[in-house]
Amino acid sequence: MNLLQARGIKRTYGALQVLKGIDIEVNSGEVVAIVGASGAGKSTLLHILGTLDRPDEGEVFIGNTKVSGLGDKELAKFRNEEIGFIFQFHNLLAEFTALENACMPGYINAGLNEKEIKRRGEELLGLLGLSDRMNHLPSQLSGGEQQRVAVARALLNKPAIVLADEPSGNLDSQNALDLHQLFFKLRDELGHTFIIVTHNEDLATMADRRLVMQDGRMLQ
Ligand SMILES: Nc1ncnc2c1ncn2[C@@H]1O[C@H](COP(=O)(O)OP(=O)(O)OP(=O)(O)O)[C@@H](O)[C@H]1O
Repeated sequence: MNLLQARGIKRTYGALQVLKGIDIEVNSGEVVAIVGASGAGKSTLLHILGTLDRPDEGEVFIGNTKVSGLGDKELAKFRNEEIGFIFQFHNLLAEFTALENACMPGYINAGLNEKEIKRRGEELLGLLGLSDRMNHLPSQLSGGEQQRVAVARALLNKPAIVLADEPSGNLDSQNALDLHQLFFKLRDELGHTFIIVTHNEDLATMADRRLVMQDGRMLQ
């Protein structure tokens, strides 16, 4: 089933045309990797797909929603509930525990009560191998553990799609491999859909599809 569809995406910064007409379709349950040289426009595209930025031209559909048709308030709600983000730097809040960090998106989701939020947070952290780290602060966790908390946070609202920008860019090779395997486990066990921008060729090779961007265009 077609979950995300973007057509004719163009984005210019000043005189620089960063995206020159991108088309992309992602099916539900797919893990898609986007690779390409630095400056090719990968992060810019991911931000547009994630509704963090608007294209100059083109349309993005997620599920049945045309995201350009949403106003700012509706868009913020849609983004919180339907899109999970994982970045290179996890941005966990230092004064909150792993569980509290993982639960954070739940507290701005009107459809969830406190008990359900906590239940989901504990379940996800358990699935990610962090059962015995739930009450630790980020500073008491390893880099790989911190990134897994960020993954739990991204999944808390059961988003339709998870977008990751260099998720393992800050991890050593073993932690990177563990994280990559987790993405596939989350797809297999929970049915999640991922679009992952990466320079890691091992991850790109493991993905269902490896899309290559070059100079603002998708090569295949
Ligand atoms: N907000 C902005 N204002 C001006 N230029 C920008 C902005 N964001 C990105 N760019 C430029 O757009 C181009 C593409 O950037 P982008 O971050 O999308 O590339 P990338 O393929 O993700 O690169 P990398 O692999 O290094 O992260 C670069 O030349 C960058 O300098």
